[in-house]
Amino acid sequence: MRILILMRNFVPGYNQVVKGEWNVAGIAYRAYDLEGKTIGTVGAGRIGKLLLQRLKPFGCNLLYHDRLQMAPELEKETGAKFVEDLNEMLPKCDVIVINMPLTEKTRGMFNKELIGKLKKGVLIVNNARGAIMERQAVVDAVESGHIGGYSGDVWDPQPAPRDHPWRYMPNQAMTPHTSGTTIDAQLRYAAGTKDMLERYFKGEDFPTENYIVKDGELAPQYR
Ligand SMILES: NC(=O)C1=CN([C@@H]2O[C@H](COP(=O)(O)OP(=O)(O)OC[C@H]3O[C@@H](n4cnc5c(N)ncnc54)[C@H](O)[C@@H]3O)[C@@H](O)[C@H]2O)C=CC1
Repeated sequence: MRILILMRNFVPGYNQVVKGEWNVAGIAYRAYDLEGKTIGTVGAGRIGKLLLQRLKPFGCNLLYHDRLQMAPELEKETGAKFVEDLNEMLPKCDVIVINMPLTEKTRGMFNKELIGKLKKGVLIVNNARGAIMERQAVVDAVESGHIGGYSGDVWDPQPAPRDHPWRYMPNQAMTPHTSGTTIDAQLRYAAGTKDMLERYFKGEDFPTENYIVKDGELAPQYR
């Protein structure tokens, strides 16, 4: 949704309608097709893999970077190519989607220097964690046009104060951490919590991916 909203310049079009305006050229001059664009996901765990599967029918060039390569069947199904070196992948992308956790390694990863190496006009989607981005570096790059659009759900800190600069920067499509909170998702996490409590009282282990800390150690995906 966020990729499409940025690529098609949806938000200003919506705002025109609400304000009683009608100016097609004012939207079209920065609206593009998704087809044929290079999209890279940083992190291809549960969400990253689903994203690649959903993007397949749009006819994009799909890249992914993770600490681990996906199963060959999934690479074949999605057509996504693994890029081991993040610095090699990022400058090729028209759209970058961040799907990795906030860890000591990823905190502030998208700083001024790294953003400076991205394609001019790159679109960035970040539903993962706000602190993966350097706040002011994002503002400066969006204001200069180096980042063509930024859509995220997550902030640093949260709740974002009224004067958080991401509220006021141009070409943003931000939301207040709502991505994981649909009614359907709430039913899923209620069921998951019940399942984990039942396992706990029976003395059973949880599914591996549900651990954040086990025996005092951070789960591998958070290291
Ligand atoms: N906005 C929202 O409501 C939600 C946000 N999230 C965020 O999305 C993130 C991803 O979620 P899932 O896909 O479920 O997590 P996941 O744990 O299934 O996948 C994370 C992937 O990131 C990779 N990774 C970890 N450190 C990395 C690094 N330094 N460089 C490259 N890859 C790295 C891991 O190897 C793993 O494949 C979560 O950590 C969470 O922060 C998740 C759900 C809802």
